[in-house]
Amino acid sequence: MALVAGVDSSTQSCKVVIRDSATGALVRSGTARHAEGTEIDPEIWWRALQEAIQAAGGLDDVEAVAVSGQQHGMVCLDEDGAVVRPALLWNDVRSAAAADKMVSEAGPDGAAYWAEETGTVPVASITAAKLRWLAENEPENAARTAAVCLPHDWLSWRLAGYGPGSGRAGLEALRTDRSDASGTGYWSPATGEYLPAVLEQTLGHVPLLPRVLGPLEADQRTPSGALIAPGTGDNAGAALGVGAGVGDVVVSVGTSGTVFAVTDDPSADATGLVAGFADATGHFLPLTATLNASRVLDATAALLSVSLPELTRLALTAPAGAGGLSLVPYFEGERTPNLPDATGSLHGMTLANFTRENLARAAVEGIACSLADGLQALRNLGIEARRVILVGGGARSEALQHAVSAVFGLPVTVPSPGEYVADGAARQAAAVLTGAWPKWTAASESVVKADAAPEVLARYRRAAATAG
Ligand SMILES: Nc1ncnc2c1ncn2[C@@H]1O[C@H](COP(=O)(O)OP(=O)(O)O)[C@@H](O)[C@H]1O
Ligand SMILES: O=C(CO)[C@@H](O)[C@H](O)COP(=O)(O)O
Repeated sequence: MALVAGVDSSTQSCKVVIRDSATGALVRSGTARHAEGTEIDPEIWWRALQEAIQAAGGLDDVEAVAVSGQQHGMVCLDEDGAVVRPALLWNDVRSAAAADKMVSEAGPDGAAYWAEETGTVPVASITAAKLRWLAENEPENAARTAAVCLPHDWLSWRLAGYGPGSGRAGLEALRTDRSDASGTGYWSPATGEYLPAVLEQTLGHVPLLPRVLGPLEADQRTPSGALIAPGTGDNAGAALGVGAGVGDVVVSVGTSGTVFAVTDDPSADATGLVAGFADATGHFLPLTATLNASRVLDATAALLSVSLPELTRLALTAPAGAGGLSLVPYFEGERTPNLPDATGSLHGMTLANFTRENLARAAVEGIACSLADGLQALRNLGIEARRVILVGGGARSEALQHAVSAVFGLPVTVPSPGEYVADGAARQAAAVLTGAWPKWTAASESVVKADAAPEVLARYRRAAATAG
């Protein structure tokens, strides 16, 4: 039995799954937490990966490994391969003004320019905006930056034995894949080429960049001999994990709330709502992402002094619409819509409806409504959802499952609880090993069909329109 490993190095934690490359059967797994924050020393990811690998029984009997990671993180390396400064993560908004300048510098049609050139209109999350921030605020660090890569690139590079203490700077050994490169703002999904002019405009010079591997390409191994697959951005990993195809829309509720589809052609949304990413198989992954998803559940559960399952139970005892309460969940500012300085707000409070149950329900419905706006943005590009698949840690909540179905007005397919990003990475590792995408047995799933509640979304949109 040939074993493969899949890694999900996400915002909150690192998950490792070891699977049978032929059948996909789960053999072992392990997890480890990451530190909080939107600016992280990558060594924290490396230590968590080592801990999760150890918890999963190690990689010595594994023949291939792939790493999926949180997208966009800015990892700057000096000429010796050392990290120049802590990585700025996808959800760090200090680069919002830099992103705005990049758009305005492109002229009156700046948004359309960036959408056509890179697939995405820059916002704070995009790596290029973080590089611009670095050049403007930490010029010495920008000057020391000899190479730039992403979280999954850097972890794959470390797995190959490069980095601190290895005695090998190894910058030329950095590798990435199309899906994660497409989130940088300096690589074009349409042409498959890096855009040096963007790096000159942002970082101020063109650093060494990871070679973009093809979907089944691998040219490095771990010290124990396991092939290292290209890896993916985490959403492309989730698409692999659930076997998403054209016509499927995946909704992921983790730290980020994402709504994405698999398409045959690249997208270029000048409104900036949809990021025109690439997927991990050679196709494309138009995607909307919010800053406020599962952590809204965490915050509400903490406020009510209940566990997450208890929060779900409270929310399920309230009626759809939470008695008229609407929570606009812009707790950390918001990316989609691009309101980095916005804050959250609660609307429609009365003495009658201000209950624990309605507040729990309003939190769940607020997340679902923000995701419904993401689905609408995809629809505005002509992308229809024949099937909606709900994943991420938040998908464990039956209340959220029902709210997504009610607010979307669609049935929602919910795979059995699992780590679908790591599963997708494992599937890529198996594909690299055999040269073909394996047909693994799909996880069991349920389909949730709630009564449509368009009035909940309409009321939410009226409330969200007042957010500044
Ligand atoms: N039973 C549950 N009900 C609701 N949410 C849950 C439950 N279990 C975990 N979560 C949510 O899952 C989130 C972590 O999901 P995950 O997809 O691992 O995040 P990320 O990929 O961003 O690291 C937590 O913030 C938590 O709110
Ligand atoms: O920025 C995006 C997608 O553009 C996020 O989806 C990040 O990739 C973080 O993912 P999670 O940690 O929330 O899974």
